[in-house]
Amino acid sequence: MGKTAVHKTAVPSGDPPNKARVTMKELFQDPHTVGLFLDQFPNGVLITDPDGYVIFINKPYSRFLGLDQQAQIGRHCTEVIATSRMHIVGKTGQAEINAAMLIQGENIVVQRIPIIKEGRKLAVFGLVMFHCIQDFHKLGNKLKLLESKVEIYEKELRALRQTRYTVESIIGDSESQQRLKQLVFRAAANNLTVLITGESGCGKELYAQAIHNAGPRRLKPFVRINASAIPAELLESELFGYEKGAFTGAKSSGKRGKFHMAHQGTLFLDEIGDLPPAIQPKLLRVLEEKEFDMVGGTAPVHSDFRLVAATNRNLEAMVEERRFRSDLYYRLNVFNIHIPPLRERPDDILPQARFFLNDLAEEWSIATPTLAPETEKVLKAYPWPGNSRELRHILQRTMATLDNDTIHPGDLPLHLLTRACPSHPMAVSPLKKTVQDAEIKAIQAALKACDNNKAKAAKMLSIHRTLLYRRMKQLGMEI
Ligand SMILES: Nc1ncnc2c1ncn2[C@@H]1O[C@H](COP(=O)(O)OP(=O)(O)OP(=O)(O)O)[C@@H](O)[C@H]1O
Repeated sequence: MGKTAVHKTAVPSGDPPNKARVTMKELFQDPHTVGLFLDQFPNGVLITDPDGYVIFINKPYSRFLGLDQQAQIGRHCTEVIATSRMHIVGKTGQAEINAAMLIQGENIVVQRIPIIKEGRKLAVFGLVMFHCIQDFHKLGNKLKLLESKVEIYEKELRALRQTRYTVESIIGDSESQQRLKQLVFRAAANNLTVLITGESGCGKELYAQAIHNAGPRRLKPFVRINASAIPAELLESELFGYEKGAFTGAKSSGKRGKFHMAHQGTLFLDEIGDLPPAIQPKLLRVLEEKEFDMVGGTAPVHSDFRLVAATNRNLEAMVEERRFRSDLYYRLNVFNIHIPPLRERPDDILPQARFFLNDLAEEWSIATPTLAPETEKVLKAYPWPGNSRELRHILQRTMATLDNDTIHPGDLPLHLLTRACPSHPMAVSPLKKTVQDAEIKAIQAALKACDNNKAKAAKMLSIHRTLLYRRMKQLGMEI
C-alpha cells in the first residue's frame, strides 16, 4: 500500500477514540487506490455492472487469463470468460458461493456476490480463488499421499504383528455367531485368560485375533505359537527363550521367547491340548506370576502378556484321564469361548460362502461368481467336518475350474452331493452291485439337488440327458 494514500492524522470525536491515520472515505475516494488494493489480492477479482459488463478486473486475474487488464473494461463478462455467470447473478440478485467453474482447463472455486444498495443492484463482485485452489489441490494431494502411507504402514504393522482379523472378519448370521461376537467384545475389554474351544477350522485363531484387535493391546504384538507344531524338546526354549550358551546349538546371543515377545500384547497359544506334561507346570507358574525363567537363565523375566489359548480337544476329558493338569485347566478356563461346528449353525454357511467367493475373486481380480439356488441347498445340507476352512477350500477349488459366472451343483466335488444326502454305511458286496449302488446314490443326489429336473441333474453328473434316462431305466429307478 502506497504512502500516497496517507494524508493526515484523523481522530474523530466520539468513543472509542479512532487512532487510524486515514478514513475509509479518504482511502477509497480514488478508484485508482481501490484498484491498487484489489491488485494485491492473490486471487482473481472481477467487478461487473448488473448486466455483466466489466468495470474492473485485477492484475492477477488478467494475467491468469493471459489478457490485457485495461482492454477488458467495458466488455461483456462472457466475452472475457465464456462460462462467466456474473450477468446472471446481476439479474437474480442471488449470490453464488463456492461455485465450481472450469477456466482454462482448471477447476476453480468462485464467489459471485451481488452488491445491492437500498434495493438497487449496483454491481456484481466476483472472486476467483485460483491460488487457494492450487494450494487446496496440493494439500489434497499431500493428504492423499499421507493417507495411503498411513494405510501401508498400518498394513505393515498388522503384518508384523501377524494379525489380519477383526470382529468384522467374523462372518455369519446365526444367533450363536452374534452371541460370540458379543463375547469377543467382552473378552477384549478385560485382561482375563481366554480359552477358545471348537473343532478344527471353525475360526479359533480368527476369534483370538479379533479379541486382540478389539482391545487396548491391538497395537502391541500378537504372538502365535502352536504347541503341536514344535517338537517337545524345543518348545520350552521357544516359549521362554534361552540365555547365551544355554545348550549346544544355541545362538551365541541367546534368544527371547514368545512370552517375552508378547510383552504388552497377546500370546496366542494354539493346540494347548498338545502341551507336553513337562511344560504344563511351567505354564502354570508364568500364568500365576507373570514371570518365567529363560532356559539357562539365572534371574526371572517379567512379561505383561495376555494369554489366549485354543484347542480342538476335550480338555475336561483329558483332565479326567490325567493327561492334562487340572490346576492348569482351571487357570486357563477363566473366560471360555466355545465355537460350535458349522453344521450346528447352518445360517452361517451361505453368508460365509459368499464372503469367501468375494474375497477370492478380489484376490484373483476376477468377477465374483454367484451360487445357483440348487448349489446353496447342497452347501447347506453338507455337514462340513472341516468347518469354515473346508468351505473356503472347496470354493477355492471350485472357482479355480469354473468356466462361467454361476456355481452349479455339478461344479462342486461329488462327495458334497453324496454327503449332503446322508446314507447308511455301505456294506461290503460284489463290486458290480457296489458300483450300481454308488451310481444310484449319485443320481438320486443330483436329482434331489435339482428338484427332480432331469436336464439339470444330467448336467450336474456331466452326462447327456438321454444317457441319464437310460441308466435310470437300467438301474430300475423310477422315472
Ligand atoms: N466366522 C467366520 N467368518 C469368516 N471366516 C471364518 C470364520 N470362521 C473361520 N473362518 C475362516 O476359516 C479358516 C480357518 O479358521 P481358523 O484358522 O481361525 O480356524 P481354527 O479353529 O483356528 O483351526 P485349527 O483348529 O485347525 O487351528 C480361516 O480362513 C478363517 O478365516
